[in-house]
Amino acid sequence: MKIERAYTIVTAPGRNFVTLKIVTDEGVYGIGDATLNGREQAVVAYLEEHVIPALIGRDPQRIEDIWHYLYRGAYWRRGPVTMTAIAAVDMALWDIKAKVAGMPLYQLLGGKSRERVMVYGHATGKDIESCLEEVARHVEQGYRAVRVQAGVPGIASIYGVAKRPGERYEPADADLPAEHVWSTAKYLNHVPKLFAAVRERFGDDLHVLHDVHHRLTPIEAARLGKEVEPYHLFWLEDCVPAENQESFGLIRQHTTTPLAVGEVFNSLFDAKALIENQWIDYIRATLTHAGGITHMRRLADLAGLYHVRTGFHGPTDLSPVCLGAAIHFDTWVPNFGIQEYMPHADVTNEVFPHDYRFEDGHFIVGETPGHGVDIDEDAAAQYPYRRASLPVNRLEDGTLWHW
Ligand SMILES: O=C(O)C(=O)C[C@H](O)[C@H](O)CO
Ligand SMILES: [Mg+2]
Repeated sequence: MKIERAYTIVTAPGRNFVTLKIVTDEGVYGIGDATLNGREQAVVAYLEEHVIPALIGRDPQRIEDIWHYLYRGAYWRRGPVTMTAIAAVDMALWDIKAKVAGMPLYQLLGGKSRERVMVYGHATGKDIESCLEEVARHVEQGYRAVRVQAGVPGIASIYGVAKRPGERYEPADADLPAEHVWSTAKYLNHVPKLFAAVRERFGDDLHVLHDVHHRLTPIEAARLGKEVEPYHLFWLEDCVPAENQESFGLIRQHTTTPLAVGEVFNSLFDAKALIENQWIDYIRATLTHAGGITHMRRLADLAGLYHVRTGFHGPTDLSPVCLGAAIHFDTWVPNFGIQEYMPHADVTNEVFPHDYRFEDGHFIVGETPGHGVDIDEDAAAQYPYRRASLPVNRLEDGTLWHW
């Protein structure tokens, strides 16, 4: 079997997505997600110019060899653009291998470790009261775990909070980056009140999560972790930027609130010290940005040795192709923690038909050979790409801050 053709499909049903399709001389094809939010065309250029020409004629069954060819062969290892391109190839090749084997992907990985995959949904509101209403709506829909993000008095626009009630939150909402204003003091004073209200209304059983989105310093994160300890969060996510992995060592000394990090990671080496020192509890890297199934399998195995569980990133800016492959991975991986789930728009789901289904707060994996997600190329062609950028943050005095 040989790779005969490969090409990228850029489409914007609701938002931008990049898909790689690899076609073999035997007619079997596989698809992989190559979406890097706000930098989509960089990955397209990388694939078209440097990866696709080198794939033609290769045996698609040699996934491991192709992974190392692309990783070592680039010389410039790692980085989000390179690793997203490699991930798309890897996901498409696993799709092909599973189709050839006539098996759903999870079977090829080693079979089911669980019957269903627990997810967390997103509840957002401009204030505590409207946020609690959204939590209630999720509970009614069967969610066992909910991420809770509310507006903060005195901060006009904040990460994770939709513009209008019930609306989908989309941060990449402008041609060029929108500028937001951030106040750590106002945020830190408000968040413990939010979780006190959540526990007061919903009791102890609901799993609650929170995403700080990289905004604090280690000692501020330590304070927040301590102050929310009575509310038993499932996790506190991305409480500091993680380029400096040792920051988590400091936070860890101060709080028993579980810590999650990794959605911007693209390599096992971004997380190595975090895992080996047991500074974190959940690793959030995901297939599309961290080298695909081949690399994430290594990362998950390393994490398992240190009691760290998976909590894959699953925002709407990863396509249903990534989500579908992630559900197979989650169904298999022994040290599974939870899967993030932001439902895609109906138009997105029409372009990407899939066999996974959401039921009672969980995903149920499909049984179609492969990863179970396809792309309708005619439908995709109706939604042309439009540049969309993520925002930037400034402190109240104008200093550029982390978004
Ligand atoms: O889903 C999350 O936890 C996020 O933090 C979402 C990110 O802001 C988003 O993927 C950026 O593109
Ligand atoms: Mg996040």
